[in-house]
Amino acid sequence: MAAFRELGLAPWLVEQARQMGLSRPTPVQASCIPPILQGRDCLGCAKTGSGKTAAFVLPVLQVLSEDPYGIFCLVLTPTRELAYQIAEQFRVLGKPLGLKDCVVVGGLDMVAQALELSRKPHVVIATPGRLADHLRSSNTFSLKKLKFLVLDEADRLLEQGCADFTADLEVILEAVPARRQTLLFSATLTDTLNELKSLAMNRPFFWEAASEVRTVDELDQRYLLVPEAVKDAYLVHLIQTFQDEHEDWSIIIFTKTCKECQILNMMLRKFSFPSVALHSMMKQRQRFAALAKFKSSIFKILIATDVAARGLDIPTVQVVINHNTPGLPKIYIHRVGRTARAGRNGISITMVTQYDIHLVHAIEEEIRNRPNKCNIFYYGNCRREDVILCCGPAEVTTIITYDNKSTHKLKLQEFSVEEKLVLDILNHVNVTRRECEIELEYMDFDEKKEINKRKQMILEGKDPDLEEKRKAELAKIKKKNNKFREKVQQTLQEKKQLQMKRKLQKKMEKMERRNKMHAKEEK
Ligand SMILES: Nc1ncnc2c1ncn2[C@@H]1O[C@H](COP(=O)(O)OP(=O)(O)OP(=O)(O)O)[C@@H](O)[C@H]1O
Repeated sequence: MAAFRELGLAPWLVEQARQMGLSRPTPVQASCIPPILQGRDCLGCAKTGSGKTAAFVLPVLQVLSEDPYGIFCLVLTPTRELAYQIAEQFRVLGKPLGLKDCVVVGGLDMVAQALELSRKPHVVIATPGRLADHLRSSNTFSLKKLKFLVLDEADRLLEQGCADFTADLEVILEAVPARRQTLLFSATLTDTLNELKSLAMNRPFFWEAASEVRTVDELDQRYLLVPEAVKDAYLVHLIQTFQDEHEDWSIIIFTKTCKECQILNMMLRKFSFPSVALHSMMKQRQRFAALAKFKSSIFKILIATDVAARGLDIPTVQVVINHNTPGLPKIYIHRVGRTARAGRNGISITMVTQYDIHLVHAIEEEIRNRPNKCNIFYYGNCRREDVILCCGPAEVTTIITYDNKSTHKLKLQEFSVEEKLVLDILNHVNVTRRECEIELEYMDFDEKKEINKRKQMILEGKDPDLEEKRKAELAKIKKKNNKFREKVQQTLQEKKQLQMKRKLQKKMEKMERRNKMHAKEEK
């Protein structure tokens, strides 16, 4: 692998990288930095924790140092916490330049942000919604001289989902010059390649380090088959075991909803676990405070929704627990990617109930990489044993390095626990959870959520009642489509499910038998 110096980076930047502990470039950095320095657009797809941030921060700083002005670079990212994390990398690596950066995210004072933007910072790091708000409401800053537009977690930014950025992106793309360099990065770019290509038109360079799997080899991926009703007892048992065995380990637990996140946090605290919650129903200052406490290991357990699934880089995280099986394999890839970063080891445990078995199969299917094979040739400074695949339409140079040494297991392995120990705490956990649910009802959590939603809509100039109607209609269509899809999927998965269900049944019978024996013994 070439050294940073050989990639065309200036000595001051190489030294700055070295001081940050980046002594040799990772493959995504070695492959993407030279074409970016040549002035090309770049689409970089590499596994979680492989150093994609520095792959764009370093060349942007190098070009900025040659002709510094503001606003020179705009970085868009889907979450507020990630925006601050990227800003920090720019700040540290760009220190010798006296780099001025500005973070523009929702939930914080808009006036202060407008003032900062008017002072022409070199780099703006923003979430699309808040930046679009600024562009719509003020003319005190301009993005017209922008040299670099970076979309980190680019596929998420273009995705249409519950947080849909497309309208805001349209506003932003109108405000940036057509003559610019566009850099797009993510661990899961390939599915949205066509949409992304329309953003990057300047001799785009697409790089994907494909191996047999989309997750890192250092990650031990497990699943835990649990009946829905006893899920929390398993969770408490798992955490207790990890804490007893590894005092210094940090754990992230992903949940499906904000409410579940809140309840689990309350519950774990009642069991005296050092946990904090992170979800979008919290005030921004609370969110930052929670993350800071977790990062500094004051609290060893972070319970979060998917707001923390992408990009967050916390080296101490050894364990990721999926309290629910993610509905989308892509989300699974990002969630479990919060551990086993930069060559470290980590373990992920996904809780699978009787209703989620088909999702596990979908995940296993998705984490297998299927490079689009065309012609094969050897390229530049790659080792002979690496096979390089070149494919895609003529205007895009697509280079995929295929790591043929990977011996990764493609299937998730079962995680075994001592069920008797789970049984011992089952009642206590369930009662505690119920207590927390009642406490939360008194806190009007659902009502607050509804009010917040309506407030947000009014701020966005939408009529909440009309929106509700539209959503209901959309949900109806979605339900119909889903039903059809489910039917097809069900037929395909029936055989596999039957096997798993038998296993589950045996497990439950075993638990029941033990339960009875337990009761007898107690008598
Ligand atoms: N060349 C390098 N040598 C050693 N460590 C590195 C190098 N480049 C980056 N790192 C470290 O690797 C970690 C992960 O980097 P980064 O957050 O950029 O990953 P990523 O690819 O963006 O992951 P994700 O897809 O989860 O966002 C960081 O702690 C970073 O400091």
